[in-house]
Amino acid sequence: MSTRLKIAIQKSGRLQNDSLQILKECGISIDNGKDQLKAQARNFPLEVLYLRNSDIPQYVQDGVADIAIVGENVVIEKQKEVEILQKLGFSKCRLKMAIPKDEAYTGLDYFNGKRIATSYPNSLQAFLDRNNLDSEIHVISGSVEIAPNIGLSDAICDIVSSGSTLFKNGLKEVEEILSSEACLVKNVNISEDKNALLSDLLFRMRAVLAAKNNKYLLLNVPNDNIEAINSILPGMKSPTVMPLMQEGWSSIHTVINDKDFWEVIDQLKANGAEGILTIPIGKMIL
Ligand SMILES: Nc1ncnc2c1ncn2[C@@H]1O[C@H](COP(=O)(O)OP(=O)(O)OP(=O)(O)O)[C@@H](O)[C@H]1O
Ligand SMILES: O=P(O)(O)OC[C@H]1O[C@H](OP(=O)(O)OP(=O)(O)O)[C@H](O)[C@@H]1O
Ligand SMILES: [Mg+2]
Repeated sequence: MSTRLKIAIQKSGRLQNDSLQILKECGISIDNGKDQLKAQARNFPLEVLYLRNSDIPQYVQDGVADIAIVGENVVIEKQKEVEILQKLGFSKCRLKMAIPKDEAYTGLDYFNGKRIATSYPNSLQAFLDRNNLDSEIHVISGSVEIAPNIGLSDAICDIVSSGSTLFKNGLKEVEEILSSEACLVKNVNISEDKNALLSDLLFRMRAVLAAKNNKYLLLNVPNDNIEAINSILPGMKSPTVMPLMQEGWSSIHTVINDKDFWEVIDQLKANGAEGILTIPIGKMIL
């Protein structure tokens, strides 16, 4: 039988949709029958295993799956031997320490002798050790934010994204332990055949991710200002310059990183740029 790469993705939860979406954007279609725990890709030698996010690092370490899409926070927490290949830009969150909002926070010493509820005992213990703190860890598997309200703990250590769960439970964040996003991980000993398939998949993923962070930019400029505008634009290489019907004007086409766009827009306008458009990019190969 020809080699297939086995990828684990979350069975259900916050990572699942975006994980399937990025595979789709890589041109891979998966038969996703309801309640199926294993599926084949139709047009890539890939087998998809649907697993619990928190079990994935173990399965990748053991080689049950060759690669996986998993929360970075879980990779750090589980302390398994897996290699992070690529951050994927979704499911961004932070692991935070939080305390009741009316308590005066006195700095890290605050946690000495306190009871802290968490689903991330290893990450919390590492944070306490780093800061020479001695606290009592209470491990609970969910609804951590309720712990101080029911007298189970004095503080919590949990995932925060918008902060609304903390707010609703009368808590405030006081320290950050780590930040996380979904990432692609691999088993450290996969075969050469599988590594070749993985390189192909990674190439596609990076093209998809680069495209998400960039836009195709078009603008009209007076010919006298082409040089000045070229020096402002942080494009891929040299931009394309094409004459307009209107005498003395050209159209410049280039690619710009989303985060740079608003920083250069005033300079572009000050140099006479008009008709500025940005267009989403499907795939981008650098
Ligand atoms: N509120 C949030 N906003 C953004 N990302 C989050 C949030 N909560 C969790 N995440 C990220 O998404 C991942 C999956 O979270 P989710 O709650 O779906 O699964 P889980 O609790 O780890 O459970 P399971 O092991 O059952 O799959 C987390 O590991 C974290 O990386
Ligand atoms: O800052 P926010 O945007 O409010 O998000 C934070 C909440 O999201 C996660 O829980 P989730 O909803 O995944 O529930 P779970 O505990 O059942 O996994 C996390 O454990 C927090 O409770
Ligand atoms: Mg959750």
